[in-house]
Amino acid sequence: SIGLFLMQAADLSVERSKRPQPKPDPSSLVFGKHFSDHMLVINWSEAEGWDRPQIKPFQNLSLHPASSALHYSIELFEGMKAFRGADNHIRLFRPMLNMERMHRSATRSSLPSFDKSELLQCIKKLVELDQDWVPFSQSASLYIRPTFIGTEPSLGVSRPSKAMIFVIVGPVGPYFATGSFNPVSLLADPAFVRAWKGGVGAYKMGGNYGPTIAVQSEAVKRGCQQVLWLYGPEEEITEVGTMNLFIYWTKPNGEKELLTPPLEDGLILPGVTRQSLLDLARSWGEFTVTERTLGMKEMLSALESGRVLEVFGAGTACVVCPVGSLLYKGQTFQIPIEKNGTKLAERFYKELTDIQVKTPTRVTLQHVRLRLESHDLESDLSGGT
Ligand SMILES: Cc1ncc(COP(=O)(O)O)c(C=O)c1O
Repeated sequence: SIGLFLMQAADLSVERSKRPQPKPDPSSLVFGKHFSDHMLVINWSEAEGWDRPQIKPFQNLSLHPASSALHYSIELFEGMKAFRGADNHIRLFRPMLNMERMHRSATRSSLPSFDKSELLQCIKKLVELDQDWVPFSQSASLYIRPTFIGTEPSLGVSRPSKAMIFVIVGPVGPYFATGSFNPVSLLADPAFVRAWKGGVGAYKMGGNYGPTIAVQSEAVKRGCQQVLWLYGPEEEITEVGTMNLFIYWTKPNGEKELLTPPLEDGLILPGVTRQSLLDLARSWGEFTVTERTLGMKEMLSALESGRVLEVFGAGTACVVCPVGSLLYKGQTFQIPIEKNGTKLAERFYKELTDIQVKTPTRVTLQHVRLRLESHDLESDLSGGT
């Protein structure tokens, strides 16, 4: 691709906002409603390659009405957070995993390739510029929403010759405002399908999310909080809303096991939190850790024989979120939280949030690895690495 420009963070231009906005009260944050003063925009065209990255005042986009993002859903996004640590350093948690997932989504969306570490450098500059928007709190954080859209100005269903990456950021509060874990109830109805083999469930495309909202409303109508997506004739358990699912149970042979659905089938989003919990649990070596398919039948029989200890979701928004019950074919199945508590979920929550915001006192090898994969803004930016 001689003559095409590559994405380079060193070319970044910054236009500062003349009207910085007041920051919202950290105790009244509503997810996704607050945005910082600036945004990152990087345009691409087939003819020229990547334009210079620009940080500019937060503003509306101007798009050709035929833009392929608007017609054919050529759109993908990421979700990650910047945390202000107890030491007042700002850190991103394992952000290269998000860049890698974004790159895979781009390939599947027929959007152009980009340099993952250059994009991350640009995102870090944006967070650095808007660093006062990272809440001065160890429970709130700055949510980062990288977005990639096709801006092809024609209606042909074809690979876009123009595209745009933009990144907006804004403060978000803790998922559990009360500080205690509130278990959620899930609707498990095989009539609804989120993704299928050969489809795009493993990619973070907007088109995977819009169609789930009506199903979510149906779950609420039936007295549940979220949807547990099932797949195929075996009613395989896949994932929940925007969380991967974990089951901690005793196997029929008496062994304790942490189980989560596998990535191979391409049905679920490969969560950064999912990977981090698997990494932590494997480093502890206290119980079997398994990635495999689990059908509803096996799940219900384990529930009925009292072998299920805990069920929880895992994702950037909540870290971990205990599941209290499943509504399946008109019958409610309780997860025995009363009896077992949410011990493993709480332990994961503490370990992960400690890595994100605390200066660790007890440092394990796994701790060091996850921490190294986190990016400390000050050392990264002023150190010039
Ligand atoms: C469908 C889906 N599954 C799982 C997750 C959890 O992924 P992560 O841990 O990277 O936030 C998300 C959230 O991003 C999601 O949208």
